[in-house]
Amino acid sequence: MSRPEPDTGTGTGTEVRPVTEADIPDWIRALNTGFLRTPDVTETEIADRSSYIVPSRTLGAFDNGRCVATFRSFAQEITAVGGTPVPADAISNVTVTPTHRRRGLLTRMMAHDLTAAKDRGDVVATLIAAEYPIYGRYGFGPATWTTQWTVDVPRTGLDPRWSGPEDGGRIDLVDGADVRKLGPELYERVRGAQPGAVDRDERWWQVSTGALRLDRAPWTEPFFAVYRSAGGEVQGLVSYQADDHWGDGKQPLNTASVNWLIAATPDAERALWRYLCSIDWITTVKSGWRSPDDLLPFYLPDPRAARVTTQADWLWVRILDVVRALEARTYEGQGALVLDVVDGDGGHGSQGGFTGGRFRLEASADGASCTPTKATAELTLDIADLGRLWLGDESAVRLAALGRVREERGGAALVADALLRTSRRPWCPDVF
Ligand SMILES: CC(=O)SCCNC(=O)CCNC(=O)[C@H](O)C(C)(C)COP(=O)(O)OP(=O)(O)OC[C@H]1O[C@@H](n2cnc3c(N)ncnc32)[C@H](O)[C@@H]1OP(=O)(O)O
Repeated sequence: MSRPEPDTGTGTGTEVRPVTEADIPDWIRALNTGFLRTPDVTETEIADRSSYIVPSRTLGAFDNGRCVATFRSFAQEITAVGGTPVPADAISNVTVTPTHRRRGLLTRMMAHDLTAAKDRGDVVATLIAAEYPIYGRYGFGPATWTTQWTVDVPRTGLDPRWSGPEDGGRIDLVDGADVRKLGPELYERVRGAQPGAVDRDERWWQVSTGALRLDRAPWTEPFFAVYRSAGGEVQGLVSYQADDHWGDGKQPLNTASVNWLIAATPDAERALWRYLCSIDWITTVKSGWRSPDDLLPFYLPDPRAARVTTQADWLWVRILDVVRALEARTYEGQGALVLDVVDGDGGHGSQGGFTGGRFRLEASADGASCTPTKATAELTLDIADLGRLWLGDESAVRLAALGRVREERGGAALVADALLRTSRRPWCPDVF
């Protein structure tokens, strides 16, 4: 994406601009319309959204005064490889009303927002894409993936006599108020160790525990269970619901569905999955959105009892500052590589465009430097593909096989993988 001109809205008759407070009800109506929800706007929804949206970062497109497109961004921290939190421009609530689609409104809102994010000094932009084909054109690449498993509990081979963690830890059921007390501190530890995780505000905990109830998402009180280590430290939390389903032969066939599960240690993770698979009447456990390299299947004597039911891209990353992005993360390997990063400038990679250019990355376990260079490029790639590689999940060798990155020197993709890939996969536990 080349650096856009200020958005005057000329030529389309539709103005793209930040909302004012007075626009909020109409903006919500457009948002609900775009997401195919009832376009009704309630007073509670206006009060709730007004409490957290930042008008200067909330865009609308207005046609004769009526809002026909929505776009919102907010300040976020994303954990880079190695644990450093990096300032991100998190994008959400993107809609264009069906009567105004494919006229470039998303493109105009995106240009407005990414320019502001870059000027502000955000290192990356992030989003969870509703559909895969939308965001690549704006320099985003799928940087983390997610998997959902369905566990057939009777097939797991787990001993049905299990009555609690064997490691000296314990599991207790707690209520939403306890989760609001224990969860934030636990999550801070978890996200610091999880590349791709993003920060959660107080509202996240309120919505996830029913303290704040939204018109658009009817609340059913879930179960909450906490795992404490032998030393009494809170190391894991899970929120789950159960249905009530019985078979013809009077057998219980209930399903436990995990809303979310966080664990700071493998012991906590193992104990919580084991707990879920040992609840009487539960014959199926649905894992919810997990990291693709979650250990869940391997906590079961028969890992095939955990069937993958979803595997999909999750968090997309758009790099806004190549130097800071590459210097913010750590590297397991050691080496150097000259990258030509192409960013919407007609293919003249080293000329830069929005945020591209030619950079020499030098990395080792002691730290990394990334500096603009005129040296001969070894690997040419689009900014979207650098976004795919940044959190360590993707392979440059795979991208070269797909024709997405070009080796200017034989073996450069292998060097990139040795530097950038990580032993555990990144994951973003949240939807935003
Ligand atoms: C982070 C989030 O909020 S994800 C939620 C995204 N929102 C949705 O999915 C809600 C339903 N969809 C929509 O509201 C709209 O279709 C949007 C927002 C996805 C796209 O808005 P538009 O204003 O139509 O996009 P715009 O006209 O700027 O399109 C730019 C280009 O992207 C392409 N494009 C846009 N949406 C899609 C799509 N869903 N699938 C494939 N291509 C798409 C267009 O064809 C166009 O291509 P071109 O430049 O080659 O002609």
